Amino acid sequence: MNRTTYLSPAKINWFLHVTGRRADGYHTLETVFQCIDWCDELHIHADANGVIRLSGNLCGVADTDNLAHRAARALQQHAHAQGIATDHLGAHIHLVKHIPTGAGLGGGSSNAATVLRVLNEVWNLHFDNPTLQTIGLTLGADVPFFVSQYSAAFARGVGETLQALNLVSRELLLVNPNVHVNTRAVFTHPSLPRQHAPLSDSLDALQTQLNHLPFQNSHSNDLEVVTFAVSPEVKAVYDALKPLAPTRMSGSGATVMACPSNEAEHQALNEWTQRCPTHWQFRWVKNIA
Ligand SMILES: C[C@](O)(CO)[C@H](O)COP(=O)(O)OP(=O)(O)OC[C@H]1O[C@@H](n2ccc(N)nc2=O)[C@H](O)[C@@H]1O
Ligand SMILES: Nc1ncnc2c1ncn2[C@@H]1O[C@H](COP(=O)(O)OP(=O)(O)OP(=O)(O)O)[C@@H](O)[C@H]1O
Repeated sequence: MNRTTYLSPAKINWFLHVTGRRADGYHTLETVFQCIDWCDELHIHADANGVIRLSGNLCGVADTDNLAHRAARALQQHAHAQGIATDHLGAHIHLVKHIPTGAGLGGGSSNAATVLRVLNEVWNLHFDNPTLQTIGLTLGADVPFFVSQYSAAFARGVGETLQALNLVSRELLLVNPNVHVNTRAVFTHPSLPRQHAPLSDSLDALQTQLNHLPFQNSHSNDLEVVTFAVSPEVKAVYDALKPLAPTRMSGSGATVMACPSNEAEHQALNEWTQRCPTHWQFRWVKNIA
């Protein structure tokens, strides 16, 4: 069988401001998404039998609940709604997971986006990128960013209004205390601050600021306060890294990132990894420029 391998990258959020809450309960955000060089592998083979099959590491959910399977079905359904015959649109998707799940790194959303893009091509559907992003948004707020294939983007709305950014490549130390953070529980927590004023800087100014210093004092991750309260282990990681280098949580956690701005900070973080608790995982990554 001919299966082609596709890489499905993780993301981080350089910052994440919660600017409001919509009537449907979803929150409006201002965030900068950034792809990093830590990827899952998806082996995808098109079948002409109309059946979606999923194998590999299914992340503890039923195969039909997996975001890769749901993405394939969403694409079939969209094609059907457009009057396209879908009886023959099948695929075998084999998932090799490397990105930790529930880690604020968007692995599931990235897998969904990869499936949408690849099956759109191998099924010869020719839907344009905005259409795929709209389908992706029904699967998760992070999916449109991954569909866009921007390496970095300023996002508004719930994450679907995207403007590409060109950010320089840097090394980041990601540390995960091996706890799973439930994104929904963080967003629905009564203590979540929900009124961050929208940024007034132009896109160019934002890009310049982030290229100078990616963790600006004037930016924050508004989800930190809640995640730290419900997962003290994530706060413990933050407290361990913060004295060594600029530090921030990604997404709703559990991953905490440290981004050294000079050689001394880099060395301090490297030394820290030698004494990192054994039940925490760390990994040096680079953001994709
Ligand atoms: C935290 C981020 O990862 C930042 O990149 C995203 O905003 C979350 O994106 P995601 O994991 O794709 O989240 P979804 O699967 O869409 O949503 C999970 C749950 O989080 C809440 N949610 C999510 C995104 C958002 N902008 N507002 C919300 O209130 C909703 O309760 C939703 O039921
Ligand atoms: N293909 C998939 N990969 C990872 N998780 C998946 C997948 N399909 C479904 N899931 C479920 O989705 C949940 C969240 O997955 P994911 O790893 O994308 O979260 P996350 O990194 O915290 O995302 P975000 O930063 O977008 O909140 C997992 O607990 C898992 O059960």
